[in-house]
Amino acid sequence: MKVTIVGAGNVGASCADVISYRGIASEVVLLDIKEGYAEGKAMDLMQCATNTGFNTQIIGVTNDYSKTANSDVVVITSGIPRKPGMTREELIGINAGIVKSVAENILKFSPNTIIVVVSNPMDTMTYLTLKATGLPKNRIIGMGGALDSSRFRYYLSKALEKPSNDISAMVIGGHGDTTMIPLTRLASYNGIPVSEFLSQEALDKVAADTMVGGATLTGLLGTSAWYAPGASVAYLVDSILNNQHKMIACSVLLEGEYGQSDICIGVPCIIGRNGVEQILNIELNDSEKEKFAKSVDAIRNMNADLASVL
Ligand SMILES: NC(=O)C1=CN([C@@H]2O[C@H](COP(=O)(O)OP(=O)(O)OC[C@H]3O[C@@H](n4cnc5c(N)ncnc54)[C@H](O)[C@@H]3O)[C@@H](O)[C@H]2O)C=CC1
Ligand SMILES: O=C([O-])CC(=O)C(=O)O
Repeated sequence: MKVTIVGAGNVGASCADVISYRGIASEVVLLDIKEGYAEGKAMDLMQCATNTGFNTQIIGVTNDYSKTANSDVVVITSGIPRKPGMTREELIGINAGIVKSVAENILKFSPNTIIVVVSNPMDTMTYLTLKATGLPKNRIIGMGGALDSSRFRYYLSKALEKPSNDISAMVIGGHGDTTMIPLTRLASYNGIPVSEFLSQEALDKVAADTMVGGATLTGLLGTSAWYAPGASVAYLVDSILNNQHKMIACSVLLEGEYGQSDICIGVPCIIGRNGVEQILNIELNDSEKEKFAKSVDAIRNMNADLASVL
């Protein structure tokens, strides 16, 4: 199985690291526009092989899309990250042009691929990729919910003082500081609702911390995070390539689900070898519905800014 990652920066390289270490794909191509950069990252990663014991072949190329031919999955991590104090939405001006040209180049060599969009603002970049390529909706998947849900579980684990792997929880909605919807009502500690153990005040704090999880890390690191984002992309790619049918919150095109159409936003999906195999149209309560509608409005406003690139 072959995976191409366009953008060999922090997130792209971290994703290649997890994919190879866990043997998710036999071949990984890292492509970057910066001369020699992807080659260097690939060489550094390949020199881990004997000590961590993986067999994946990783190669790096500078803007040579012919080397990406026949990729089963292509991950788009090219573009600029935010700096402290910025929102993801502020990246649209630069990233929209990059994502559109990358998606077009990918398809010249991998017409049957599944595209995982990571670059921010991710929901709008996913919508752009869908519109620019005209690919069927099952083959364009925005990654945000896997990461946001893992942060949600992390903050719940801290509040509960229990391991995050014992916690089940999901974030839907947009991948933005104000558009995420941590589904606190449905979160559980080994099947027991977390509200049995945490006060409403504690749960509200967990939700608030989750929503600004990316901004918190950006403030600490000076640029946005990469380890958990890279691992989250690898988790999604694993479910695609190995047909795992995992339920993962992904940004996908809605056509009537949740009462919405013509928008890509995070909802629970079944992810397998065909990409998005099913969208789970779960029943939200009134408060969640209201948050979802606000999230949709914010993303629609952002999508309207794509007029100049589409
Ligand atoms: N959806 C999500 O959950 C997450 C999204 N992100 C987003 O992912 C993107 C990448 O973040 P980082 O890896 O931290 O940034 P980075 O700056 O470390 O890496 C980006 C790479 O893209 C390359 N690049 C730029 N234009 C290109 C082009 N036209 N073709 C090929 N490569 C190109 C750059 O040379 C650079 O190496 C950002 O937009 C960031 O906001 C980051 C974390 C999580
Ligand atoms: O915070 C950012 O800008 C990067 C990102 O999407 C995340 O880490 O969730």
